[in-house]
This record gives sequence, C-alpha cells and structure tokens, in this order.
Amino acid sequence: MTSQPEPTIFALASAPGRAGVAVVRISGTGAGRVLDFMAAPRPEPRRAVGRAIRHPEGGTVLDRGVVLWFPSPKSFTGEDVVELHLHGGRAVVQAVLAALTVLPGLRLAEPGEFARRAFEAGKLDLAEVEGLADLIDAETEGQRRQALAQATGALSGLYEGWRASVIDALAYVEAGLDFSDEADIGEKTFAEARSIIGVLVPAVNHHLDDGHRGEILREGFRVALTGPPNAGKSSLLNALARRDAAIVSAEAGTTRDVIEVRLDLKGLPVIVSDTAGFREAAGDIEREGMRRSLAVAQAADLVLWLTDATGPRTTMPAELAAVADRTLLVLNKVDLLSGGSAPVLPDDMVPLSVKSGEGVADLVERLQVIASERIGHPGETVLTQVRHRRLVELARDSLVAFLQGASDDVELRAEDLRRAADALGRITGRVDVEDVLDQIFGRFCIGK
Ligand SMILES: Nc1nc2c(ncn2[C@@H]2O[C@H](COP(=O)(O)OP(=O)(O)OP(=O)(O)O)[C@@H](O)[C@H]2O)c(=O)[nH]1
Ligand SMILES: [K+]
Ligand SMILES: [Mg+2]
Repeated sequence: MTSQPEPTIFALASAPGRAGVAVVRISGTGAGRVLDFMAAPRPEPRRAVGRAIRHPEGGTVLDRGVVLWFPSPKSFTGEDVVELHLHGGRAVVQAVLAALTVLPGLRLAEPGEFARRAFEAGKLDLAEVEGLADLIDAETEGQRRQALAQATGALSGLYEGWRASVIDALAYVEAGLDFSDEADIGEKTFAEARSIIGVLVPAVNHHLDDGHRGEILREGFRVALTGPPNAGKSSLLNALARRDAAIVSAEAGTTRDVIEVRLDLKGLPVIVSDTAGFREAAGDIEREGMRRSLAVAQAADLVLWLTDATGPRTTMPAELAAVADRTLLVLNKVDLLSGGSAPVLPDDMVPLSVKSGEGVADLVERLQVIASERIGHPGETVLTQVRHRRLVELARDSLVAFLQGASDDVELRAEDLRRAADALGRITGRVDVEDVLDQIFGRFCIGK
C-alpha cells in the first residue's frame, strides 16, 4: 500500500451491451464526490436509493437510476465505493462514463484493478482472487461450486493452516539453535519439529496425489475424437454439440483443423475435439492435420477411437499406443449393418449410429460417468491450478528435505522449513508475489 492517495477509478462492472440494468462502479477517495456532483445528496451507507444521475457540468439529467454508497472500509476494495445502477442502454452507459472523466482525479480502471485494490487492502488473498476470476469464468455447476469455495477462502484456509504448522516447527528448531550448547534441549525441540512435519508431509502428498481433479474441473475434461477418415467423427461432434460445428462430407480427409465444442454434462465441463482422420496415403495438408490429431489425443483425458461398422476394423495407429489406456472404442454407422442382428462387439466397444441417433445418448451418459469418475468428490478442497501445484510441490520437497536431512546441521534444517513456509505463503500472497500479480489480475476484464 502506498501513502499517496491512488487515483479514483471507475468502469462498467456489468457486461457490455444492451441490458435491463448496467452497473458502473467507482472506487477511491473521489467516489463520494461523484455522488455530490452527479447524484446528490449522498445516501445512507449501503442503502439503495433512486436518484437523477446528472452531468457534473451543467446538471443535465443523463438517466434516472439507483445509487449505492459504500464508505471505506466496508466495500469490495476497502476504499470508498459508489455503484450507479443505470438503465442498460449503450448511450446511457457511454454518457455516464464520459461524464465521470470530467471529474478531476478520476480515470477508467485497468483490467482487474478493482480486484487488485481489494487484494492490496487485504480484503481478498491471492488464492481468493484467483477463485473470483474462476467464478466469473465458471460455465458449469461443478466449476461454479469449486470456484466459489476457493473465492471464499477454502483453499487459503488449508494452505495457511499448513504454513502455520511449518512456522510452529520452525520455532522449535530455532529454539534449539538458541540452546546450541545444551545438546539435550536441542534434541528435544528438534524431535518436536520432526513430529509436526512428519504428520504434515502425508497430508500434503495426499493433496498432490489427486489425479489433477480440480484442474480438470477448472479447465474442462478433454475428449478427442479420433479414427480413420470417414468414420463419422465430425458427424458425432455435431450430434454432441447439437449444431453444425464441423463440416461433414462423404469425402475422406474432410477435417484438417482441430474443432472444439464445449459441453455441460450434468455440471461437468467437457471439451470435445474433432480431428483429422488417420490414414497412410495423405497429402501434406492432411498430414499436418494428422500431426495435430496426435497432439490433441496426447493432451486428452479420454480418446474416442471411432470406426465404421461397414469398413475393415481399423486398429489404432502405433502413434496412439501411448493413449490406449484411456481410449474408448466406438463403432459408428451400425444403421448400415444388414440383417438387423446386433453386431457382436468386444465388451468395451460402444455401438452407435450418428445417422439414426441410436446409441448417442448412451455414449453421452458414458462420457459423463467417465468424466465424473476422474473429477470425483465435489466439495473436497482440491488443487485447482498449476501455479498452486508447483508451490505445494516445492513446499513438500523442502519438508521431505527437512525430514531426511542431518539433524546436527540445524541451520540447514531451519532453512528447509523457511523455504516450505515461503512456498505456501506465495500461494495466498502472504509473501513476495510481485512477480505474478500482473499475470493474475490481467486475467480479469475491465470493471472487475
Ligand atoms: N449411414 C451412416 N452414415 C454416417 C454416419 N455417421 C456419419 N455418416 C456419413 O459418413 C460420411 C463421413 O462423415 P464425417 O463425419 O465427415 O466423417 P469424419 O470421420 O469426420 O471424416 P474425416 O473428417 O474425413 O476424417 C458422411 O457422408 C456422413 O454423412 C452414420 O451413423 N450412419
Ligand atoms: K469425411
Ligand atoms: Mg471430419
């Protein structure tokens, strides 16, 4: 925090475009003056009141709306905050934003600047800010639940609790240092520290060993559609998306670029990618398409290998051997099988006809089950992003180094613990995080 007053910032806080209501938020020491000049008199704190919103020069009425006054420190940013709830027309919002620029000391906010001020005022820690960004981005019920838990401190509580234990242990080790001429006391305090860390390490390992559940929920469960040309991959993508997202044609080698659609399967975000078919005789462009297919398959959480029921049973190419353990075999075009008798399929092969629709609902059901098995137990506090995972791993490694290190080098062991506490503190922003702030707050759009 700086001692000099920061400029007062303002922005449209609601989504741009036509809407019933638009909210303009103003934060900083000049917020109260906005009310005085544009919507006087100031209402009681946190009470919604109707007011004419006027231009500060000349007093023309720009709109009639509702205003809210949140004096510091009881506001989102901790500063004086004003909210103007306007009629959500583009011209109304433009007129009010233009009027605000007339007032001295006010400027348009940068992306994430409101959240950054909230962080700097200690209203939100860094993990909570990241949770808030995720909450704004959440598209499915599962993502909403996870982001809300993080935004309201569930992860921060866990990591701060661990950090407190590490600092306890560090205090014991440092106490031993103070009595370094009394070996007896040193040994006892060191043993105390060891027992604290000995309990912590398995908990940290358990947290790390989560199959990336939280990260998959946050980013989406990735499904790759692969198979030989003309198996019906693009047709299946369109059926899943319920729209014509990809070009379908009887010509082999139609799809070259990767096409993604996002599905919401009972609250779980699933990203399905359609890819180029695999075959030997392919031209340059198609080969580039196949290279992309391979990359998508390797990055996927689940690979579907689709084949044509009437064609030869094409097996997966050797390049896909690495993903065989997360592949679901799908047999498409069963509508073309004559005789009406169901084909005899290997146990784990899913029969389907995109054309008749037969089996599509069953496939969706299976995708949902597989995704929910991978994402699992909602409600548990899980790692949600790589930044946290790296720091938790760093903390774990330092704690293991502490447990395995020689106890007679107390200085080094204290350093192990300091490193672990530091890594955990960086997750919530308790210690030295300048380097990541721009990146984190830059994820927000203006007005957040
Ligand atoms: N009879 C029948 N035809 C289908 C079915 N699914 C797809 N097709 C047809 O099969 C042809 C190929 O379909 P696509 O979806 O373009 O196949 P693809 O696997 O994406 O092909 P590439 O992009 O070339 O690799 C089209 O003529 C589709 O109409 C099905 O279930 N039954
Ligand atoms: K095709
Ligand atoms: Mg295709």
